[in-house]
Amino acid sequence: MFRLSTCSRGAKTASSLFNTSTASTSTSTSHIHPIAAQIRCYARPPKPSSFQHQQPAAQKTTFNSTSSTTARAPKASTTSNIITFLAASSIGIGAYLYQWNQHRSSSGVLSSNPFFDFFSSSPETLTTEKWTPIQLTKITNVSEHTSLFEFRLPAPCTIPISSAIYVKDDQIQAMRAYTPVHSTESEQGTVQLLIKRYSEGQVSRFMHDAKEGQKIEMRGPVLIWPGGREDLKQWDEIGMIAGGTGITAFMPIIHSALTNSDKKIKISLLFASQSPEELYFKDELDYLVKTFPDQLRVSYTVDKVPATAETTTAAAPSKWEGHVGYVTQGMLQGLLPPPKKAITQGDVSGSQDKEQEKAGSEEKKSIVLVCGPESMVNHVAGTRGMSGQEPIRGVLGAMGYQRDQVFRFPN
Ligand SMILES: Cc1cc2nc3c(=O)[nH]c(=O)nc-3n(C[C@H](O)[C@H](O)[C@H](O)COP(=O)(O)OP(=O)(O)OC[C@H]3O[C@@H](n4cnc5c(N)ncnc54)[C@H](O)[C@@H]3O)c2cc1C
Repeated sequence: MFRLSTCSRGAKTASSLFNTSTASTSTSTSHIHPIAAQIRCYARPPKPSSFQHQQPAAQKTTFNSTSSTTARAPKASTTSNIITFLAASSIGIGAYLYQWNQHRSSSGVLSSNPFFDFFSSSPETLTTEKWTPIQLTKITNVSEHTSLFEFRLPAPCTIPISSAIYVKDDQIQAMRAYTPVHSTESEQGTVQLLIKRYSEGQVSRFMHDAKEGQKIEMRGPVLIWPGGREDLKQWDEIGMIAGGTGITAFMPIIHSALTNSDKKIKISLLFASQSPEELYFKDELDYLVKTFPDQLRVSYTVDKVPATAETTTAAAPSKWEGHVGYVTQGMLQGLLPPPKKAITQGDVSGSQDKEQEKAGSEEKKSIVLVCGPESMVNHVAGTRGMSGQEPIRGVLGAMGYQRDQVFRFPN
């Protein structure tokens, strides 16, 4: 299992985290902020023996009450009392301000006072081990309900493809996973999350109410499709069915596959969304199709085309030419890598052409990835269940795809 303690090394697998949506409130005790460590150190009383060692022989004093010559403790001077008092007060005030500032940061209020920033300027970065407040720097509206949220990482780090980052609404202790957009294996100083707002949604509403400059508690990255990371080039063909914001999981895979210098991996994508406006990254996908015509094929479907989109919209500047309606076999046939069933249990009469096709196809290693809202994934491939191992049903099941040829992303 690929594991990670900080984001620069990799990602934890998501299995243990996907089964719950309520954030743990506990924080790691292994991490002690330098200020806290200092306080703990000062609070510890010095050992008598070491204290004695530090005294010059002439002024040596012991606190051993059994000694007849040094039965009295030395009288502290007024000056040293004042110094001790001032030192203790400073430490106490410092500890209080640090705690207070931590509370301000975690509740999303950004400090504008450099004094407080000093206390919060820890070098921590995104990690799976604990929640870290990450600064939200930019919000860009992408559609009526969806925005792109950009965060500045405290330190540059690498976010593997096919990974997710958890975001926590600190007020209600609820967390949700989001897939970073355009994550590549190279180090980055920012993370972008494309988040759709649901009117009853807890965390998506929290994010859409957030303001630029605010700090948001984040944790991750966790790996969601292990097959996509270091060994992406094990695949000859990758078929994809994305629903709405599910496209975020595929963009990094598409980029990595197309720029893989070792092998020309073929990608086919059916992107389903409610409206042309919600076909995120459509311009970029269309550009990539033109740039890599031998490798990438993309097809679109929308639930319905609004009357205005029959002429022009920002997302569909010309008349809509894609599919309309939920995903069907017709939309997928000829686009995705074929199911194994069609190859191994195919026509027994077996013409020479079919045999050749069979042999050629068997050599190719392919996978079909499905990512989107739960209802869409269920319709396309059947419920993934807690284990993600439920048999393939839905449209892909009817076409003959088996479990080892389909991966349903958690949603
Ligand atoms: C690995 C992974 C990656 C994800 N990546 C993204 C991403 O990049 N962008 C993104 O926007 N979301 C993504 N999600 C979904 C996200 O985690 C949340 O489920 C989503 O934001 C809704 O959370 P919420 O707290 O707002 O709604 P909740 O409070 O959990 O749900 C409240 C209501 O909102 C509605 N609702 C919630 N989710 C959906 C949905 N997906 N489709 C339709 N209705 C819904 C339902 O009516 C539900 O009853 C991802 C999920 C996973 C597991």
